[in-house]
Amino acid sequence: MDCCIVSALWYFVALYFLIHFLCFFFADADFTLLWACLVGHRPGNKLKGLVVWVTGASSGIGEELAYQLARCGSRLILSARREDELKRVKRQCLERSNLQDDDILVLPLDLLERMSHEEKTKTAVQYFGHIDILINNGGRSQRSLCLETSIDVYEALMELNFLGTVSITKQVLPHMTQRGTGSIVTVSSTVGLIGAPLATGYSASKHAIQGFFNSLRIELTDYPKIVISTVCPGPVQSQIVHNAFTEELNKPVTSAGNQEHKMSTGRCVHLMLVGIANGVKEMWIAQQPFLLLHYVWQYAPTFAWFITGMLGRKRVQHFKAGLDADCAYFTKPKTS
Ligand SMILES: NC(=O)c1ccc[n+]([C@@H]2O[C@H](COP(=O)([O-])OP(=O)(O)OC[C@H]3O[C@@H](n4cnc5c(N)ncnc54)[C@H](O)[C@@H]3O)[C@@H](O)[C@H]2O)c1
Repeated sequence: MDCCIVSALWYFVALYFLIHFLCFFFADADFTLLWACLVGHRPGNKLKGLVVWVTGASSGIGEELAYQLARCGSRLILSARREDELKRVKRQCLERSNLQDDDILVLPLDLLERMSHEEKTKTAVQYFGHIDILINNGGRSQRSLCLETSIDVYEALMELNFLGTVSITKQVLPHMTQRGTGSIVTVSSTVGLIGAPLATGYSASKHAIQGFFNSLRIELTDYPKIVISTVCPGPVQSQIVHNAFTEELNKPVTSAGNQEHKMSTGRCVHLMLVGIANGVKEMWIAQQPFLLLHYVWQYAPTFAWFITGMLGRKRVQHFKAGLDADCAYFTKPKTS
């Protein structure tokens, strides 16, 4: 009898570790976010009727955010520079949801034109009366070696990804503190937590974002109903590589390379919305091996340097050879 109980216990312990092992290696989000997926609030229940302002809504993650939020029944403010693209996204939102025309405000905005941000925020607040959630999503990446990159590119990355985001946040935040409620969600990146070659300036701008919002969150402890969240996605299918900065300000990327190995935009945005619906403060959203790298970087930095050194070297070599650098980790790289 005793033997049976011991065997059963061993069986459950083994099962417990097996489940954890599988979760760890096949998961595409951190444990808190996965837990929220399992037992937390559904985005459709929590976000219905809320006013959500999405920057960078004309493509990629921002566009998909617009579609999934529309399906949740959120009222939307869609911002990016190109009005025609925003109108296209609005039309798609209306087709895919029960929202009415006046539930979606198209509000063209350039994150670099900081002088316009006060006026844009006033327009948004006047239209809906308030803003429940600001999603700071607009931004650009980088594909260039530090030694070859003009300092102007570094300035542009900080102006857009960091100062543009801070500027909008500083306009919206007083409305939230006045109401005592709201969420500010900012799309950072895996490279906001760890380094990556070919993205020294981009990674620095996302590290700056992490530092800013991690500090702001603590400053706002007197406002327990204001949630500050950062999202750290690994590679996701979007226009990000196509739109990336290179070594010179106006030099385009020659080839965006293969996107197939990246996480689908739909999955990334679904996980983001679960995190937002459950007030998750930091979301790690990435396929393996990137998710694993997040953990290793936190718990064993020396080992993390060893792995990133190996992978990064390969990436730089492929880039220098004119191959698809982003594919370097996964498949035989194709000529770009
Ligand atoms: N796709 C990825 O692999 C990935 C990974 C981690 C983080 N991110 C982050 O996700 C966010 C969205 O990027 P994406 O992958 O959807 O790329 P994307 O290029 O498809 O979308 C970027 C959006 O930002 C907008 N934008 C760019 N410059 C702007 C400006 N000056 N003013 C206003 N809007 C501007 C673009 O118009 C577009 O709507 C970015 O902050 C990016 O850094 C992306």
